[in-house]
Amino acid sequence: MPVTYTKVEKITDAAAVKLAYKPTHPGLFEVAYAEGDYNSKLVAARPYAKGEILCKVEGITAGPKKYTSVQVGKDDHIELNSDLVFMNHSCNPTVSLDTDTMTVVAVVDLKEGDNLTFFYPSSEWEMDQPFPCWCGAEQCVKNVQGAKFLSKETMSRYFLTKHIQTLLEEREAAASAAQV
Ligand SMILES: C[S@@+](CC[C@H](N)C(=O)[O-])C[C@H]1O[C@@H](n2cnc3c(N)ncnc32)[C@H](O)[C@@H]1O
Repeated sequence: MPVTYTKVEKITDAAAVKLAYKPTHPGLFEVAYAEGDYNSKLVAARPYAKGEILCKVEGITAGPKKYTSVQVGKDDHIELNSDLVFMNHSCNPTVSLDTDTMTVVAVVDLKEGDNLTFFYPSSEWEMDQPFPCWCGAEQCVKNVQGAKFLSKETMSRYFLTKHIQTLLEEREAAASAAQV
């Protein structure tokens, strides 16, 4: 599906933004705009079963590491160029963003209106713009900075992209070598 998308940078009038809003994936998910910095979110526009693919990730472009980018390799980052950029992080996520298959997959059963969130360190090694997490999950990591800053035990609870698995393995190997 071709994606037509214009990112709204700062929202000072959510009602006006909603009036002008054209979803990039109508019928699948949509942005719930909220005023203020980074307060908006992406919500399901229909139910999904656990394991179901919400969409293929299309229309991406390569770019520098930014708060909107997604890491797809050790040194490679992309922009999503769609409403998917509004997916927030959660330590108890509802979807995975699989950059190996370029799909968004439900990791729990979802109802219409449910918040679509993924675990940012599943793709990000060292984030450009770390933040204190508001997700409130029981096992919240509190500071979302990237996989580099989390233990392998914490990371083992989540879906991980191949580049993050590799980077974690390299970190463990380096730590073992340093102990010898
Ligand atoms: C790509 S944006 C996601 C959409 C963002 N909520 C917005 O309204 O533009 C990523 C930014 O959203 C915020 N964010 C996402 N998930 C968060 C969370 N669980 N806790 C706190 N801030 C979060 C952070 O500021 C992060 O840098």
